[in-house]
Amino acid sequence: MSKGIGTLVIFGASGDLTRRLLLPGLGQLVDLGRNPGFHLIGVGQDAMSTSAWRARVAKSFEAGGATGAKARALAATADYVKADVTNPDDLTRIIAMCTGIPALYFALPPRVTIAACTALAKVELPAGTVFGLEKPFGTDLKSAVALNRQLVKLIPERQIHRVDHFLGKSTVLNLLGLRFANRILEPVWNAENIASVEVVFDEKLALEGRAGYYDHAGALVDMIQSHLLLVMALVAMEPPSSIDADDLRGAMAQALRATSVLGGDPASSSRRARYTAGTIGGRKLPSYVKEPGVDPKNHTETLAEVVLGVDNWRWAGVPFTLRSGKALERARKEIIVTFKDVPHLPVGFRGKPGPAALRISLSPDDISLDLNINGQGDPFTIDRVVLSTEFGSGELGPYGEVLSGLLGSDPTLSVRADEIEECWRIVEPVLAAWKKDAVKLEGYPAGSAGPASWRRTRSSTSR
Ligand SMILES: NC(=O)C1=CN([C@@H]2O[C@H](COP(=O)(O)OP(=O)(O)OC[C@H]3O[C@@H](n4cnc5c(N)ncnc54)[C@H](OP(=O)(O)O)[C@@H]3O)[C@@H](O)[C@H]2O)C=CC1
Ligand SMILES: O=C1O[C@H](COP(=O)(O)O)[C@@H](O)[C@H](O)[C@H]1O
Repeated sequence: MSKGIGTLVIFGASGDLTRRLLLPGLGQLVDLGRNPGFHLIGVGQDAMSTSAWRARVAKSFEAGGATGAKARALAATADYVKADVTNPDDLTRIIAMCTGIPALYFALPPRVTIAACTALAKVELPAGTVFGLEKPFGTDLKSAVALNRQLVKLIPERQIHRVDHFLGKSTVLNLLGLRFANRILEPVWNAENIASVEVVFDEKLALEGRAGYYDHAGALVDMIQSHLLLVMALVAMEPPSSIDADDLRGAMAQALRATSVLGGDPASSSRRARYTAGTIGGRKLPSYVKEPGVDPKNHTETLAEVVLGVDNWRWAGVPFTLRSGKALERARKEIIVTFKDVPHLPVGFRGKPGPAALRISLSPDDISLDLNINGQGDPFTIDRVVLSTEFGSGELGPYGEVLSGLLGSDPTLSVRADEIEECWRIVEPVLAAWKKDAVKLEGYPAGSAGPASWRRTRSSTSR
């Protein structure tokens, strides 16, 4: 942790992100003793007593396995402030409470973050102030560009951490080692040998009371515009000469710049759907439109799929399919690299189990390679064998990892301004096509595998 940072302020203290992911990650980091100690302030719109906030922090720390003395001490000294973060007077009051250099974490819906950054123009920020900004960054390309411009008027770019916790997932980080520390993959990592790439993040989780945020985002903006595009960039990028912040982010940005909707036609290269009433693991769910806080007029999708192309020598013609959805039957979170068939299978072999495929699972953290070999019984029948191993999990969870970068002034895992803008540029044609209803909003029962018409392509790739 940077020496000067004395206070971590979390805007959006009462939110789902803070409780479920951010505080558990912070607790892990603190317990590891990687920082000299700081003060924690939570900020929310509702009144909350100091003791209630401290109990919440302690509970979230425990949920993340952080039960050591350091985490307990941080929870026991945490403070809570009721404030409107879009009000400059409230922000001035919060900054005045900070000891040392503040790190301000915006765990807020994007519209509120934009308003808070506008309000911060009227607030004097101490030198060295650090910002952590959650995805989605802005609400569209125009607002993301405006927010980027606004931020650099407030603090220098290196102090701005656009957070994407998928970059802190150990499997995602392991993609770098897998691709660039093995000579066997790089020679085949191209359109000549690879038929398709899929990045899938299907969840069993549904809305979970997050209508205030999610009903304005939907699956495309919530997951594909940020997390999945960045994972795709790590799969598609050229080998960087180092994994420092400039080289790594530069290589990712270059891959994103080459990416666009396949064939330039968002109507034929995207699909969307929304869950109806159903049951997941015995849990009954109402139809999405009947969830509290949802406005059916928003036409929010809970399952989105986009097929992209990366227009460069390495990837020309290879479809990259990115898909994410909620309330699905099975949590399936993986990257699948499917290789092309062999150009010629020697005559005499029987059976054809399909081309080789590399599967990198984002949860659980493991990797497997589906290969064709001679069958056990009849040696002339081709059979499938799966070589698999688990990735070692990191010392820290994803939020511990990204917070470590933010509090330690290392921007390697923070998303650069141009990367964010590219991600919006890539999805905007799809959002525009959906707004014009050029793509039908299909339905699927919660707890199912998605719309029936989507299943053929799914089962052909699922394990
Ligand atoms: N939840 C998740 O799994 C993840 C969420 N994120 C991102 O985190 C962000 C927040 O999401 P999430 O926590 O789920 O959303 P929630 O709706 O659960 O929380 C939003 C928080 O913002 C607060 N807030 C809203 N307006 C103001 C205001 N004017 N002043 C002060 N506080 C305000 C709310 O307070 P109040 O309730 O009092 O209105 C609430 O604490 C989103 O950008 C999301 O994409 C990122 C990764 C994972
Ligand atoms: O950013 C988000 O991510 C979570 C999924 O991430 P995980 O690490 O918790 O698996 C997703 O549920 C949420 O909708 C989204 O906002």
